[in-house]
This record gives sequence, structure tokens and C-alpha cells, in this order.
Amino acid sequence: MFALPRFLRFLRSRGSPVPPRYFSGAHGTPSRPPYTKRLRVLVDMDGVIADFEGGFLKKYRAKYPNEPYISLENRRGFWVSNQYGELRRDLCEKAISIWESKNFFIDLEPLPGSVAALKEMSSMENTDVFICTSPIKQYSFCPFEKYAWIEKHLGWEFVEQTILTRDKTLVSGDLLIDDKPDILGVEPNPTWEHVLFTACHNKDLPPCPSRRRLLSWNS
Ligand SMILES: Cc1cn([C@H]2C[C@H](O)[C@@H](COP(=O)(O)O)O2)c(=O)[nH]c1=O
Ligand SMILES: [Mg+2]
Repeated sequence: MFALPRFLRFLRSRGSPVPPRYFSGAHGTPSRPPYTKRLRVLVDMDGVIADFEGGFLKKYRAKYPNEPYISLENRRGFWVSNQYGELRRDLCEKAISIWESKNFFIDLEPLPGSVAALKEMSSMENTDVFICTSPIKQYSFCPFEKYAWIEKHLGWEFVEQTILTRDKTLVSGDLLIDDKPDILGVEPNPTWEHVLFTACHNKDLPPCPSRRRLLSWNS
């Protein structure tokens, strides 16, 4: 595990320029001499910069005050819907109804330190930061609200840096910071290295020597 100051040093070390080489333009002329290798960091949204779990629990308890719930301390496994379904079968649908509702995604709070960390990373030399997030399939509100959240908390410049995809393996990058332990898709060998962001649902997973963990944006 490593925390933000060490993580930013790690980014800097990965982002150091490689020996200059020339980049060929449309007519065979160098278009960006000298070309420098840039570090591309993909940052997940739910559970990494936006507090999906906290926002879910607050709205679930407000909508279903008499139903059982799972505290953040007792959350296990990536899928909230699965754990609620195991608690009682009909609670799976009730959980899903929360994030399918209008204003769920726009109302999420930023996770502590996330906004400052993204701005700091994107101001670093030779570093490009993209938000890489999966919208839900019920698309009435989620995609719009994700863009609106990014503009509200990070500014219009970050909207340009946003990738909405249901398959992150198809996106190329050097690092993907994501709270989901298994990121699978049609590409068996994604270009990025997955850095697991610690969340309530993955905090008890045993350490995996081949995978780095980021503890939080603040510590
Ligand atoms: C926990 C949980 C999440 N989802 C949805 C909500 C988000 O749109 C994505 C997660 O996106 P990320 O880019 O991987 O953070 O999944 C869901 O449908 N069911 C769940 O239980
Ligand atoms: Mg996530």
C-alpha cells in the first residue's frame, strides 16, 4: 500500500521523459520535436473521486427507513446489489432503485482530497489525467450527471478529459486507479497497470504482491 505523497513521487518517477525522439507529422515532417513520453493516468470516478458508497447508504436509509441495511464497516464485495440481495432477496432491486434515481450521481460528495489530488496530478509535467468511469445501463440520468458532477467539482477542463465506457480494458493508459478489484473486458492485456484504490468493500482483501494499492488521497 502507498499513500498520496509517495504515490505522486511514484507518478513523477514514471513520468520522467524518455530520450527525445521525433514524431512524424502527416507529410513526414516532425510535428512535435522533440517528442516526450507522457504518463497517462486513468482515474475511476465512483469509489475513487465520488463517494458512491456513502451516497448510496444515505439515500437508501432515507427511502427505506424500516428495511435492514449494511453499514460501510460491513460492506464486502464490489457489488452493493449482490450483498443486499444476500441479506434479503428483494433488497437487491431496492438497492438498484437508489442509483437509478434522478440526482443520485450528481449529489455524490467528492471523496476527501480527491479534487485537489486530480488537479495536482494534472498540473504535473508530462502527465495527462483522464477520468475513466462506467455509467450504469439505465442511462436516463447517470451519463449526464457524471459530466455535470465533473464540471461542478473539477471544472470544465476535466469534462474534456472524461471517458465513459463499460469496458475499461479497451482504454489505453499507463495507470488505472480504480476501487474495483477485478477489471475485466474484451482486451485480455490492457496497457495500464491497475492501482487498487482502497474502499470499504475492498479494505479486507489480502495483499496481492503484484498489485499496488493507494490507501487514500489524503494520507
Ligand atoms: C456498486 C455497484 C455499482 N454499480 C454501477 C455504478 C457505476 O455506474 C458502476 C461502477 O463504476 P466504476 O467505473 O467501476 O466505478 O457500476 C452497479 O451497477 N451495481 C453495484 O452494485
Ligand atoms: Mg469505482
